[in-house]
Amino acid sequence: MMYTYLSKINGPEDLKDLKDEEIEILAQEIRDFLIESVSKTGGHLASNLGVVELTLALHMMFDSPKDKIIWDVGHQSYIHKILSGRRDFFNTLRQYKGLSGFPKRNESPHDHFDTGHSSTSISAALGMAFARDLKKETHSIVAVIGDGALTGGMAFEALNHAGQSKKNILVVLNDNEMSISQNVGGLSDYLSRIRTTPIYSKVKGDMENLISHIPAIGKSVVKTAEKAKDCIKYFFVPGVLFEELGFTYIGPIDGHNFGAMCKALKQSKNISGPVLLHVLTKKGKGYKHAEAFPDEYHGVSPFKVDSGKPLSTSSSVGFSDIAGQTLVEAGEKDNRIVAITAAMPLGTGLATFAERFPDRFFDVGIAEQHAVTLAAGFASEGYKPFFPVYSTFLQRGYDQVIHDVCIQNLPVTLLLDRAGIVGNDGETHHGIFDISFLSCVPNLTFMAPRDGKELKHMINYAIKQNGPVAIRYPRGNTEVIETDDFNEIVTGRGEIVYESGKDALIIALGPMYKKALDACKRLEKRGIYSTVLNPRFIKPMDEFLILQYANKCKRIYTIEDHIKHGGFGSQVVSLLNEHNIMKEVKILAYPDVFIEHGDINTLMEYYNLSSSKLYDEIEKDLKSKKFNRIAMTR
Ligand SMILES: Cc1ncc(C[n+]2csc(CCOP(=O)(O)OP(=O)(O)O)c2C)c(N)n1
Ligand SMILES: CC(=O)[C@@H](O)[C@H](O)COP(=O)(O)O
Ligand SMILES: [Mg+2]
Repeated sequence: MMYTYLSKINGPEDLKDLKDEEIEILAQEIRDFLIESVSKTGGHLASNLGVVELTLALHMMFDSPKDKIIWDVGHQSYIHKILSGRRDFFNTLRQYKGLSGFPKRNESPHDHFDTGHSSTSISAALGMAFARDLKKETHSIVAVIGDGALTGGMAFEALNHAGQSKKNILVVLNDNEMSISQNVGGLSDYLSRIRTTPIYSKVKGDMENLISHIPAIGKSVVKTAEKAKDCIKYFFVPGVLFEELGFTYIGPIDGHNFGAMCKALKQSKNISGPVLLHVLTKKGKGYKHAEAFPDEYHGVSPFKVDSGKPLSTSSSVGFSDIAGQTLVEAGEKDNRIVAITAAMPLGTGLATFAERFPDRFFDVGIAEQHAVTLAAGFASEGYKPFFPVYSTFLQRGYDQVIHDVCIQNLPVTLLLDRAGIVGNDGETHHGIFDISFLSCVPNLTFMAPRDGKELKHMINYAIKQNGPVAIRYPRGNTEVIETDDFNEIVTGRGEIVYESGKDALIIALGPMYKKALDACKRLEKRGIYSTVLNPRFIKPMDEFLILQYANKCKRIYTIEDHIKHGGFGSQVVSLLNEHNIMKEVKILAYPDVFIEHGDINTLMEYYNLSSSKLYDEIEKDLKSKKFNRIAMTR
C-alpha cells in the first residue's frame, strides 16, 4: 500500500508543517497501516484505531520527547510509536526481540514510563511533575488514560492527590465507553451523563460566570446562596466531580475532530494547575469489524483484513473456557456460587456464566483489590465466590488475599488464568511470580492442573473446601480427554503419570507434565529410564510421594512454568533438605530476570523449557553426573 504522507513522518517534528486536510489523509493512512500491519502480527487493534486523531493532536501541540506523554496501560500507544520513528519496525510488533506492544523506556526517548498494567499513568505523571518543579524545569506532562483504566483504584488515588497538589499536569481522559468489554460502574454512568446531555458543554462557561456573580450578603443569605450555587453547578457544569477534586475540566470534546482537539489542548496549556480533558472517541474507528465488535478486536491474533476472521482456528479448547464452563455447570447445581471479574469477562471465560446467572455475576471494573475483598465479603456470608483473574493482575490484590481472605480462612477460590509465560504481551503480563507470592500464605490450598480435565475436577474440589483455594493454569488450549479413568483429587496428593525406571525422577508442574513425558520417552531411546510425577498440589505438597520417589531415583528434576526463585522446585529442594535426603535437584524454571515478549514456544525454547530443550538438559546433566562420579572416584 502507498502511504504518501505517512512515509514522510520520521518523527513528530514532521507533522508540524502539515495542513489540516493533509492531517486528515495522514489519519486515514495511519488507520490503513495499522490494520494491515496488525492483521499480520496480531496486537491491540481497536483501542489504537480509536486514538489516531488524539495522538496526532498530542504530537502536534506538544513537543515530544521534551514534553512527556504517558500512556495508561500502553496498549493504545501504537500511533505514538509510528509518529516517533518506529513505523519500520511494526512487522516485528510483539515478536521475540521485536517492537514491544507497550511503551518501553529502553525502546525510545519518546517513551517516558513503561506500562502494561492499568491505572498507573496519573501517579507517574504527578511524580514527574513534582520532580520537574523541584528541578525548576518547564516541560509539559500529559497522562492519557482510558475510561476503563479510570475504574482502577490507583487512578482515583492519583486524582485525589493531583487535584490537591495544584501541579501543572494534563490528564486526557479517552472515553470510548469501553473497557475490553462494555465499561462498568458509577463513574462510567457519570461520564455517559456528561456525554449525552449537550446542555452541559454549551452552558458551562456562562454558568460558571453566573455562579461566580451570585452575591453573598448576610450570614443566612450566604448559606442559601452557596447552596444555590452548588445546586446550579451540580446540575449544569460538566465534570464537576473532577472540578471538586481540584482539576479544571475541559470537555467533552470530539476526539476524532483534529482541529477541536488541538484547540482544547492549546487551551489546557494556558491553565494553571491540573487539567482534565475529556475526549470522546469510538473504539475500533475506521474498521467496520472492530467498530461492530470492539471487544473482539481489542486484542487480536493475525486475521484476514476483508473478512476480519482469524487466520488460524483451533479445534482444541482453552483452559479459560473449561474454567467458565465448569462454573456454569456448578452454578446450575449450587446457587451459592458467584463469579467475579475485574474487567476481564471474555478473557477469563465468564461470558456464559454472566448470561446464565446475571444476578450472580459481578464485573467490578479494573479493580482487582476490590474484587478479592468483595469475594471475601461474599464468602463471609456463606457464598462460594470464584474470582478468575490473570495471574499477573492478581499482583494488584496481594494484601487483600492475605488480609481479607486467608487470615479469615474464607472459602474464596482464585482461578489464576494466564499463569506462566503469556507470550507476546511480555514482561508486564507473564504470570510467573504467583507460586512465590502465594505459596507462603497460610491457609491457602494451591493447585496446578495438568490439563483441562484436571482443572474441571480441581474446580469441583474447590467448591467443597471450607477455606481459600488457588488454581493456576496457563494461557492457551488444552486437550479434551473424555476418558473416565481419573484419580480423584485428594488434598495434598499427587500422582505418578509415567514410570519406566529410576534413573531420574521428573516432577513436572501442571501442563509441563506433557513436555516432561515427551522428554522422558526420548530419554528411553538413549537407555535412560525415568518416572514422571504430577504433583497436582503446590500446597500442601505431596511430601510422601515426592520423598518416596526421591529416595528411589538417582537424580531429581523439577519443571515449572514459573521463576526459579521461590518456585515449586525450590520448595522441593527444601523438603528434601528437611528430610536429610542428600540428592541433587535440578530446577528447570525461568531465571531471575524479567522475561521479554515473544511467542510462547520461542520463549520456552530460549529458556530451555521446550520438550527438546528439556530432553537436552536432562540428558546432558545425567551424562555430566556420570563423568563427575568417575572423576571423584579416581
Ligand atoms: C491491572 C490491570 N487489569 C486488567 C488489565 C487488562 N486490560 C487491558 S486494557 C483493558 C481495558 C482498558 O480500557 P480503557 O482504559 O478504557 O482503554 P481502551 O481499550 O478502551 O482504549 C483491560 C481491562 C490490565 N492491563 N491491567
Ligand atoms: C493490554 C492488556 O492487558 C490486555 O488486553 C491483554 O493483552 C489481554 O491478554 P489476552 O490476550 O491474554 O487476553
Ligand atoms: Mg475505553
